[in-house]
Amino acid sequence: MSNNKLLDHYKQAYEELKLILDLSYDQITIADGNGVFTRVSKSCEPYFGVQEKGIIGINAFELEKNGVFDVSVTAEVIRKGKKVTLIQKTGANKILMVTGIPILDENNNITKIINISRDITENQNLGLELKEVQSKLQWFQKELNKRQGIDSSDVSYKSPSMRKIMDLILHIADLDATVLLLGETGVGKGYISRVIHESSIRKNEPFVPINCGAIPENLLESELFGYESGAFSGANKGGKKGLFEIAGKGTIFLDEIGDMPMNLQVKLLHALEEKQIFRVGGERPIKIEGRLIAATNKDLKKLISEGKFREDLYYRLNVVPVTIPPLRERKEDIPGLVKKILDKCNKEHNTQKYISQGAYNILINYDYKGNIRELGNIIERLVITTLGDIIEDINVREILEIPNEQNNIDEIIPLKLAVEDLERRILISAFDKYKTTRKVAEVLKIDQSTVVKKAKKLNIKYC
Ligand SMILES: Nc1ncnc2c1ncn2[C@@H]1O[C@H](COP(=O)(O)OP(=O)(O)OP(=O)(O)O)[C@@H](O)[C@H]1O
Repeated sequence: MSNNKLLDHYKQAYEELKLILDLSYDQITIADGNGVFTRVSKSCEPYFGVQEKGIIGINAFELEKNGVFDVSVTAEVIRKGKKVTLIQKTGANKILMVTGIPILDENNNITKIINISRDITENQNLGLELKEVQSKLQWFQKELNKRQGIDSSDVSYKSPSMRKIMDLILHIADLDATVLLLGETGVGKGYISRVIHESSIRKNEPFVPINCGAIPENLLESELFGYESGAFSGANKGGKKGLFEIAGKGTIFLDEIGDMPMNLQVKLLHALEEKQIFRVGGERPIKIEGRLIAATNKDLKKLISEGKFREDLYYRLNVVPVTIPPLRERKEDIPGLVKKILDKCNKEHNTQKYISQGAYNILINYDYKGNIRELGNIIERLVITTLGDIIEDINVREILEIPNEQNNIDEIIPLKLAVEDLERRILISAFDKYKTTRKVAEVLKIDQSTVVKKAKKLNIKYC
């Protein structure tokens, strides 16, 4: 090829390369080994906010200093001596993903740096939007959990005893101390354990309850501590996490701790003392990071004296003992509970029942052996079985099997009159049902002639 032809060929190649450079959507720059720009594609101008002549001949370090971009890939390539990819923010508020490639001579010195950038402003903004949506979602999720969960403001109480308990609970919520909840069945030990969790810094971690009395002894250990693969026949391949592991940094609630078998009590004590557990069949210790709350309606001291509960475990659990009194000792709490439970039942059953004053008085004065659980069941039954929208005292009496007020003695009268009144009512009701004097005498276990005489004396008509 003649020299002229060769020149034409290079000219043409140069023109073509320049064209490619200028037509490219990506921003392409070329710098020499010192970081001085020798060539830039047309698309650089709007992205860097500087004209071509403001870049060509200028050093990348200087442009970095002047804020044309926050970090120069050319400068980074020179600093690191190798290919670099980074995210760059330009003075024109664009976000670019830039790759700088060093071209080396035979002595490994950088002779040129070719940078290719791609505008990712849109992606970055979408990413930011996504992050914002995700954080909103997290917030909504937390709110939802809060509403589904129970926090301290949900507990309605008026009694001084519950006020003291709530003060204590809120005080110790953030401590790691083990809490032992004591009290009769249905007083709300499980409920309060949740309140403690929800009021603590662990509230976004799992709350893991387990009823130690409801799980067969041989399963309880693997439920609590998990097991390794092949620990026993029927075990899952790959093993299984126990509840302590599942609770992680959250709260594990051991309900009915008084029913825990003795051999497991030993293992639990060791676990709590060492702050670590071993899966069944495992040798690797697993750290316990969660908070423990235990509860029982049994008298643990009695169980200890009967040899059914370990004294050392009792003292280990009894760090913060909280005894929740039965409802009969805090009747002031009943109105608030009635209202709260009624609202909840109305919501669940899509009803709008309300309680008449008479019915309300009976509910407030009733002696709930099963405590809040019984109160809850009664209100739910009333909401379901009452036909109209008003729950009357008769509805409550029926469910509580309280005799009608007419049978109650509310005035003191001469005994003779009272006996006559009662005889009259019994006879009228017996005649209503059995019609004949013979049958009435039979059910009342008196002579037929006595029935006739009494009916006459008491002026009772019968056919
Ligand atoms: N303060 C409260 N407000 C509304 N409902 C409550 C409250 N406390 C307890 N309950 C409800 O009463 C029922 C019994 O409560 P919980 O299971 O916590 O009692 P417990 O003392 O743990 O009973 P047990 O000893 O039998 O396990 C549950 O349905 C619970 O939701």
